[in-house]
Amino acid sequence: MKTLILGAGAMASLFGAKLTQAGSDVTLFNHRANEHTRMINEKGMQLIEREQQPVTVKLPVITDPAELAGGYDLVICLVKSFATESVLRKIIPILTPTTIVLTLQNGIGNAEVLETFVPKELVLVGGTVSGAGIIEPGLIARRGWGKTFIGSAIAGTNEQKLQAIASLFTRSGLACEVVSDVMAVIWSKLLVNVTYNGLTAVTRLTNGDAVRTSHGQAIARQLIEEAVQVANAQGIQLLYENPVEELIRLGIEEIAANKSSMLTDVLFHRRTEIESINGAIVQLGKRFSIATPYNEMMTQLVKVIEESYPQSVTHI
Ligand SMILES: NC(=O)C1=CN([C@@H]2O[C@H](COP(=O)(O)OP(=O)(O)OC[C@H]3O[C@@H](n4cnc5c(N)ncnc54)[C@H](OP(=O)(O)O)[C@@H]3O)[C@@H](O)[C@H]2O)C=CC1
Ligand SMILES: CC(C)(CO)C(=O)C(=O)O
Repeated sequence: MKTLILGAGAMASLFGAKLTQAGSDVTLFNHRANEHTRMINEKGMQLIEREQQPVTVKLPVITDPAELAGGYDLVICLVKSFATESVLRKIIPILTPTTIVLTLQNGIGNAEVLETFVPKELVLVGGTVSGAGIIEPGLIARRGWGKTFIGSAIAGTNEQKLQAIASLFTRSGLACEVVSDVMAVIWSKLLVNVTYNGLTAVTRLTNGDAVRTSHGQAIARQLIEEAVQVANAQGIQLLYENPVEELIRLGIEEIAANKSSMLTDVLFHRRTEIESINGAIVQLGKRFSIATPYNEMMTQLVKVIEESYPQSVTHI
């Protein structure tokens, strides 16, 4: 399956490396050349998994859309949610009428952006509980081994393609399952991010450490309770029987070591996805008259941090 991955950050690099290792023809596309893309093109990508020695994986990163080969069967969108539109504008000319576009981004609203550029019948939606970070340019570490769930934007379509992608991902070491209810996937993943991303960005802790303290866990529980009420108000069937307990367990056991993508953004003084995560719960809460004080406070705290990077105090 000829695959183009949009972005060359932590997750695009992880998916690119794993799919390439399994023998797929994969290209990364980034909106600009940076140290990471230069290192990958010059020396290959170094991937560390489970504290092992780094393994080198060779795959190309293209930054000029005119250099893209075209003829891709699958495009995977792994830029931050606020960058989807600008990256799609660049690659839209090379899509064919059969190119499938899959979003594995966090937050809500990503599929809707894709659907403004690509026919809905070609859009797949997913969520991944795999995690990764860029340690230094050219070197990435895998830090989460949870499953990836994918489904079709139009329920009941693309069955064969979904199965082919899921089996490719699973063969590549990215365990993947096809689901029929994409809203369940999007919201179940959203809840993971609602729980951990803002909390870890504000406290500068790993996911596990953020909920190992009683105060951190108490905040996480409230964030989840509010988001579950908002999901219920929309009739969304979550993939959890007991969301609070399952999400806390996930953070302590499966994704404990991960420095969340939002913590990484804050550490690098970058824009975060807070608006499409905790901010989305606040907005939808208003629509359904559900009070979301913890999500509101979390959104505001992350915005304070984001808006004042130059003033942040780093020493006495
Ligand atoms: N990291 C993780 O563990 C996980 C992340 N996710 C989700 O995956 C998605 C990608 O996250 P992650 O890999 O961590 O993010 P990164 O910040 O590591 O990578 C983002 C990529 O998008 C590029 N980009 C940034 N701004 C723009 C723009 N305006 N136009 C086009 N491209 C742009 C960046 O390029 P450049 O750096 O050159 O600006 C970079 O290549 C997000 O939705 C995230 O929430 C999901 C699960 C786990
Ligand atoms: C890995 C995970 C699930 C939690 O850290 C994530 O989605 C993120 O960091 O954005």
